[in-house]
Amino acid sequence: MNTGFRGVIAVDGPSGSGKSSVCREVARTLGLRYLDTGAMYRAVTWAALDRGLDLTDQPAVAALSRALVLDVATDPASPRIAVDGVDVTAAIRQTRISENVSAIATNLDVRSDLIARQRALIEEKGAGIVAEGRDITTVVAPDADVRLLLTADENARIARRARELHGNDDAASLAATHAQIATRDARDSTVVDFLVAADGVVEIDTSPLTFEQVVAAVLRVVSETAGAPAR
Ligand SMILES: Nc1ncnc2c1ncn2[C@@H]1O[C@H](COP(=O)(O)OP(=O)(O)O)[C@@H](O)[C@H]1O
Ligand SMILES: Nc1ccn([C@H]2C[C@H](O)[C@@H](COP(=O)(O)OP(=O)(O)O)O2)c(=O)n1
Repeated sequence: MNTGFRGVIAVDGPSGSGKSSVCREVARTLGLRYLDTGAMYRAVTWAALDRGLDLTDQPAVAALSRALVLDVATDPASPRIAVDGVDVTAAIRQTRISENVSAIATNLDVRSDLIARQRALIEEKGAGIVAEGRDITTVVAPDADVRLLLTADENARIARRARELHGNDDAASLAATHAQIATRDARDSTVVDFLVAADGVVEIDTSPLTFEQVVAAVLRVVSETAGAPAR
């Protein structure tokens, strides 16, 4: 479906709420670009580890971030990210990155560098965009045409992530995933609030919904607030 909607859709939410998968599908459906801002924090983490930096050395990590050439491809059919010419799309999903990314995401100088880059990507001319992360509705693009917070109760989020990472949600997989997600969300939420909807942000609790139902709910909100027809 290609509706004429060419605006900005901003989506936030905690890990496992469904942001990446839902936003890609919404972008594909509406013929918009797709920006995964979490991938940018992961890419800086990859580069800092690659260079052997001490991740707690905030000035050194921020200087590295500012010096990096980040190429972010926003086609929802194949979102990619490269750091200084090296495609790290797959590498940034490794556990070692997930375990270390909060050290980068809580570095306020890295945040201001990446926020500026994200604003530039969102404002690029052409098709509109679906941008997702933790602070898109509040900091990066508070003037977005559509602003959404995807939530889900912790058990649902952990079970989804366990199925994605381990292929099942048995007790061992749930325990391993719980440790990773809860620690990361707790650390990340010290610098941005992605658990409570800011004024004017529409919250969708995805816990009882299938993936398809969440996509339909998002398209409905887009239609109601920005005039694009729901499917
Ligand atoms: N409503 C849903 N019900 C069940 N699984 C879902 C739902 N939405 C997304 N998923 C799956 O849950 C996992 C986490 O979703 P993802 O989009 O990566 O979340 P986030 O980007 O918020 O961390 C993925 O494997 C995704 O396919
Ligand atoms: N706009 C954003 C996007 C992500 N982050 C942080 C939060 C996460 O720990 C990392 C990685 O984000 P990502 O969306 O890939 O995380 P998930 O594994 O999908 O939960 O970056 C952020 O602080 N601000």
